[in-house]
Amino acid sequence: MSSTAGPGEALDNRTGPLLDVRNLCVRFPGPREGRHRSWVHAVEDVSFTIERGRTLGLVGESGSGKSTIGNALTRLVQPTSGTVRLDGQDVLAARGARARELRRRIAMVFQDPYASLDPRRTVGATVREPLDVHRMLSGRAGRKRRAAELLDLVGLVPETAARYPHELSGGQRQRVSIARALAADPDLIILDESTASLDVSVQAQIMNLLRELQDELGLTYLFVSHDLAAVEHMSHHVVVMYLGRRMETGTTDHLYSRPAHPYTQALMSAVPDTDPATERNRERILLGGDPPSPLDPPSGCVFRTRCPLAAGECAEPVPKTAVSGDHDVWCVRTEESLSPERLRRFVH
Ligand SMILES: Nc1ncnc2c1ncn2[C@@H]1O[C@H](COP(=O)(O)OP(=O)(O)OP(=O)(O)O)[C@@H](O)[C@H]1O
Repeated sequence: MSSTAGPGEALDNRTGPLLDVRNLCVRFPGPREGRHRSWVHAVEDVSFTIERGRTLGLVGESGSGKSTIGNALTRLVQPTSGTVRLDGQDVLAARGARARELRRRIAMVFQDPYASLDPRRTVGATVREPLDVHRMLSGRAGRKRRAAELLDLVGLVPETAARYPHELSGGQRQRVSIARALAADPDLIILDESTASLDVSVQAQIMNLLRELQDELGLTYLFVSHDLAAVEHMSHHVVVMYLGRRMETGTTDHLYSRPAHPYTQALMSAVPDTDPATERNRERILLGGDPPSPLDPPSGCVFRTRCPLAAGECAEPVPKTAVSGDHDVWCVRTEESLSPERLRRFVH
């Protein structure tokens, strides 16, 4: 990638990652005390890339900044600093027609399809809406045909076009949201807790549909979820977030088989084991207390106030350490394993 590109300038980036996020910071104005304004540090210095046709999972507890990242990519919130490039084009600096085109190329599917679908619009009108907004396909007949194709693509029968959201099940509604997201022919889809509100079996069906669509259409996903098992199922790479920061990143296989950050280890120890025999003997790492306030995050490692391995050095800035290949961890204590004595203090 050329470093001389100006804002909004197109680059020939077909060989680079589809999405390149660098040093993203999002701060929201917090309460004012006298003349002093405090800031919510929602996302701090987050960088990642997503290759075409791949899925990056963004995982962490509530409040770790996952949705804010998705919202920043679609410009629903204004980042404080950092860059976002899609195919080499500067998403945050784009204006006018270029901004509209970039908006078309990044779609979003939210958690609650009932809340995100207009109850007064038929499914057909909902799915056709992005075609109108982005002035795609001229003529009513062409748009209707495209809407029918999209419904078929997500496994809904053509008659669904005439129905209203309240007439559909949760899974069907989420299929409609996916059809609408696909309508403008995007390259990147941000899936923000898109399966979280569904029953487990429906969740699995929607995840399988998303994977089939990815294979068929070459889609790229940012899969935002607090659910480690769902992230493992969906993602090629994973970023583990805590209080707006990256704790650990890596390929899904590597990160799940060798989690290096005590926070990732704690998250993983809380995932129920599907085998009842091993489930009984499992040791859980319970984290004490709540995450600190994003208005006043701790210095150094922001996880240190809850970390079983914390030591004095953790109050200093934390460098990135390579675990291996593209598996990185932000922890100076990562060489320390959770010894049985240490673990005992955090296990119930
Ligand atoms: N508009 C806003 N104004 C002020 N603070 C905000 C705003 N949006 C988010 N925040 C704060 O930013 C932090 C990150 O929130 P975010 O919603 O991105 O986290 P999350 O990991 O997606 O969690 P959840 O799954 O609960 O949405 C939280 O402390 C949240 O309260």
